[in-house]
Order: sequence, then C-alpha cells, then structure tokens
Amino acid sequence: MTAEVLPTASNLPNSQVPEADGKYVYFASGSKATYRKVSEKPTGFTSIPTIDISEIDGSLEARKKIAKEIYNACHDCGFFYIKNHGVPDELIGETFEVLKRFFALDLETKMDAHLHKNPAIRGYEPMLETQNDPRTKGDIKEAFSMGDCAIEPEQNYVGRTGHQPPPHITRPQNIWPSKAPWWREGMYRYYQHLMPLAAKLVRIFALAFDLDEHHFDKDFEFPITGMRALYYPPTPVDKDSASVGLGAHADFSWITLVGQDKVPALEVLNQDGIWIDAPPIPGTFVCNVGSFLEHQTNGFFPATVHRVRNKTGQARYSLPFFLGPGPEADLAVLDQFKDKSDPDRKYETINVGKLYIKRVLPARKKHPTAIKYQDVPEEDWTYDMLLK
Ligand SMILES: O=C(O)CCC(=O)C(=O)O
Ligand SMILES: [Fe+2]
Repeated sequence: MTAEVLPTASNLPNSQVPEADGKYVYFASGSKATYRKVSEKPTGFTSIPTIDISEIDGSLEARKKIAKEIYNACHDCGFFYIKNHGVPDELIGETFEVLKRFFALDLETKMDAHLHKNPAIRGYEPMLETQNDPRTKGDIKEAFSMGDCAIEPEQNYVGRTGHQPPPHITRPQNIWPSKAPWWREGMYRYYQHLMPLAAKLVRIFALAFDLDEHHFDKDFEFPITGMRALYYPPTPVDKDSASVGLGAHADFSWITLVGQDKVPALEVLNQDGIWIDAPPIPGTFVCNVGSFLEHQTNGFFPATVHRVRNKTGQARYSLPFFLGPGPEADLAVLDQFKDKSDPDRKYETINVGKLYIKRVLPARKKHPTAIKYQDVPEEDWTYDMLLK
C-alpha cells in the first residue's frame, strides 16, 4: 500500500490540488503531505469488522481465536471494532459526560492547562491549533491530551514495574486545570480501564504472530500512552470545502483504541482511495494499527489513514487511547514479515523514543520545547527533551 508522492500540498494553490479532479486523495504521512491515487477498479475493504473479545481472559485456544480475527482485520483493513471488551458502558457514558462538561468550561479555565505550559506537549489545545491538512485553516476541534507519567500517583509506577521511576523524571508530564479537579479524576477513571485492556491486546498480538504471549512485555513495561479527549463542533462540509475536524493522518502509536460518543464522523481510507465510514457502534471501541506496529510487520498491518469530518450538525466527542512501546524500546521488523509485503521497506531497527520526538516536535513548531531545541539538529534529538 504505497502512496504516490506528488508535490506537497502546501506548495500548491488550492485550484491545483490534485484531489479536486477526484483522482487522488490527500493525507499526512508522518510530517509529510502526500496523495494516493483513487483506483478505477476497487478491491479494498468496504466495511470495518467487529470482533467479539469476551474470551480475552479465557483459554489459550479462545485467545488464539481472537488473535486470528485481529490478525486478519489488521492486514485487510488496519481497523477493527472490539465488543464485549469489559469496560463498563456506564463508565464510558459517564466519561463522555465529563468531556462535555470540560469543553463547556470557559476558555480561561481550560487555558490554565494549555499545552505550551508543559514540556511534554500535553494539555489543552484550543480550536484550530493543529493543522493536519495544510490546505485548511486548521483542525476544527478542541483537545486535551494526557498520557504516561512515571510520577503521577494514579499511574502506580512502582506497583506496575517493580522498581522506582527513573531519577531524571522530576516533573509530571501531564498538566491539569487547577479549577477543575474533577477533570483529572474523570480522565484517570477511564485511563485505569483502558490501560489493562490495551496490555491484554498486546499479548493477543503476540499470539497472532505465533510468538510467546509475553514476547512484547518488556517493550511495554511502562509504555508511552496518550489519551486525547476531543470535541468537534458541527462544521459545514460540502463537496468543495476542505473543512475538517481532524485532517487525514495515520496514527503515531502501536495501536489506538477510540471511544466514540454517539455522533458519527470518523472516516477510514481504503486501499482504493475511498473513504469508508467508521460510525460509533454502542458498546465498542474502534481500534487501529499505528505506525510502530506497521513498521514491525513491514507494512503487512497498515497504519491506515483516517480523518474526522463532523457533518451532522451536532457536537461530537471522542476519546482515543494511543498505546506505544516505552521510549527505550528498539523495534525490529519481525522475522516472519521480512519477506512479506513491501519489498522497498528498510528493515532497520527503530528506537521508539527517537521516532516519537521526530514526529511530535515538527508538528508543534510554536511550542516552547520546539523553540528551545530549534538549533539542535534532528539526529541529535532525544525523547528526554520532552521531560525537562
Ligand atoms: O475522533 C476520532 O474519532 C479519531 C481521532 C483520531 O484519529 C486521532 O486523534 O488520532
Ligand atoms: Fe488518528
């Protein structure tokens, strides 16, 4: 699934965007803009499978069955829904109520936790602050991100890892609004349920690859996580308008688990350049492969491109949970994928922390961390720049 690379979108006047003739679709890949040709004879996926994982704690045989289904879905589509995942519906419903309450707060209360105040580039982001698609004015959404932090007590670092946090981590990687303590509580309640579910899925992936179930445990001992609360106001979307909630992109994760409230807006790009809807299905999370897992499978599991366009006239809320290996992990292509899939790919081992920083810093050029290190050449960037 390689994309045809054309001139970057930012260099093109709108009238010349190749997508306008219906033959190409545009998306962001890493920090680059690129296009995919729309197939004349479609053969790609037309819907996203739903996988029942009720037996995720069951017998080895039952878990291998789930693993097989996930394997097929990841190869065919890069996306799948999971149902019977064990996270209570009430908890999910309550969490979305907390999201609505948070985004309805006055700007000043939210800006107290603006992500420019945090070196790890987490916290609150007001409307139009990111721009996944350079042809637009920016992404029409508000967001709040938090994630792994070795020293926030809620994350029980010592209990989970059996050792003390690294001594160089002296300040929290998350930032919270001082006037809304219930926000931190609500986000953590959900996080505490998603984290163990994500860990179980990592073991299912090991089974899917016919590896020891614990094969990836070391890389995920204290993984990089990101949880991003999102609010998309309704936007007018017509054929000629490029207005989007979140521009087309592939995720920078190993896997992502997205909780969606009731309003549909997520669209997934298939191999033919056709957008397939991924509406909310009650009681499910929609999951997708991110670029780390794509790398380890040599592209056999694609990090499928997706975008959000809220055309419904209603407010939409969603809550992706991004899981990646720990920053120290070095990811090689798994042996079984070396002769499969994309022959042009390089099999080099990638370091998670190094790749992570290369992805997040260029996307936030005005962030104080990006400014602080602007004269440092990219090859010298380290993950620890986000911790100081
Ligand atoms: O809002 C959604 O449904 C998906 C969000 C997403 O793709 C992302 O944050 O990477
Ligand atoms: Fe995404």
